[in-house]
Amino acid sequence: MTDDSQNAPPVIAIRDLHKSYGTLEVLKGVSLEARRGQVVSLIGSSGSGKSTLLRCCNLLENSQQGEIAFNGEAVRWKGHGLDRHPADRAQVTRFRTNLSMVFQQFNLWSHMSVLQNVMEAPVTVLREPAPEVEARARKLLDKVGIGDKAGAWPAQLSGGQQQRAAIARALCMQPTALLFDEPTSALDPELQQEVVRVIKDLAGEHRTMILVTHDMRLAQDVSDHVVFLHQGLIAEEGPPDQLFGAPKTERLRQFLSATMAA
Ligand SMILES: Nc1ncnc2c1ncn2[C@@H]1O[C@H](COP(=O)(O)OP(=O)(O)OP(=O)(O)O)[C@@H](O)[C@H]1O
Repeated sequence: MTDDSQNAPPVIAIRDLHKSYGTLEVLKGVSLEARRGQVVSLIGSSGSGKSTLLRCCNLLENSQQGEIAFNGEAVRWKGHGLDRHPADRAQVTRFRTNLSMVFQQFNLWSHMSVLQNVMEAPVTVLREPAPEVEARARKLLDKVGIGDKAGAWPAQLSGGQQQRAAIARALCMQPTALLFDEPTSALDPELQQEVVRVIKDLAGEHRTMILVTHDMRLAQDVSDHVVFLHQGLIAEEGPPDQLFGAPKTERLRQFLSATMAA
């Protein structure tokens, strides 16, 4: 982080967020911030609400209470409780294009080449000129190590290559921040490392990222701040050295010993 970024509003700021699916209360008042250049990791047991929280950041999920702001701009809501929705479609599009998401299952479009996948949203959503986007897309495919796969179909790629294509696709939107939802969980261990390397490179470039992961080593290596969620609440948070080296709560100690032993 630079000194400037300390004074700027956080890229993402969430205050006291509540989210339920029907009667199931998944987030029970969570606050979270990611400043420019910061890597924030969300860890916790299965079902603790990590993916839901991430998806609330770019408004892929609705929430019933609490505030969400991007670069100081608060979401404008209409309705209350279960009827609450963002009021302004243009604002939702702005949030989504600036907070690009990489999913566990890659989600590449199977009927498009790898290059077309990477180019699609900047051309159709941002309406940028195709030649400019193509040049950027090719550079990004080189950057993630699959420049030679531009003309291939997604089905011709390994899982690790598909996930790297999905990262190039997210980067091609030139987002303010990247949101990763368990980016290595669907991959065999030997393919996970090629994706981990790309994520580490991005962290080294001081990109703003929020990362949901079950990979504690990755969280430890790349994060500036780690948030441990337990049953929809933040049970502990802090710098990785503290969270992994000197956990304060019994909950986190138990979680880490169970995860590390697995
Ligand atoms: N669309 C949905 N409809 C109903 N319940 C949902 C939905 N999405 C998630 N849930 C429930 O919300 C809870 C939190 O899910 P979430 O995926 O956020 O947890 P998580 O911490 O990311 O878990 P994991 O590590 O297994 O991905 C779980 O009980 C899950 O079953």
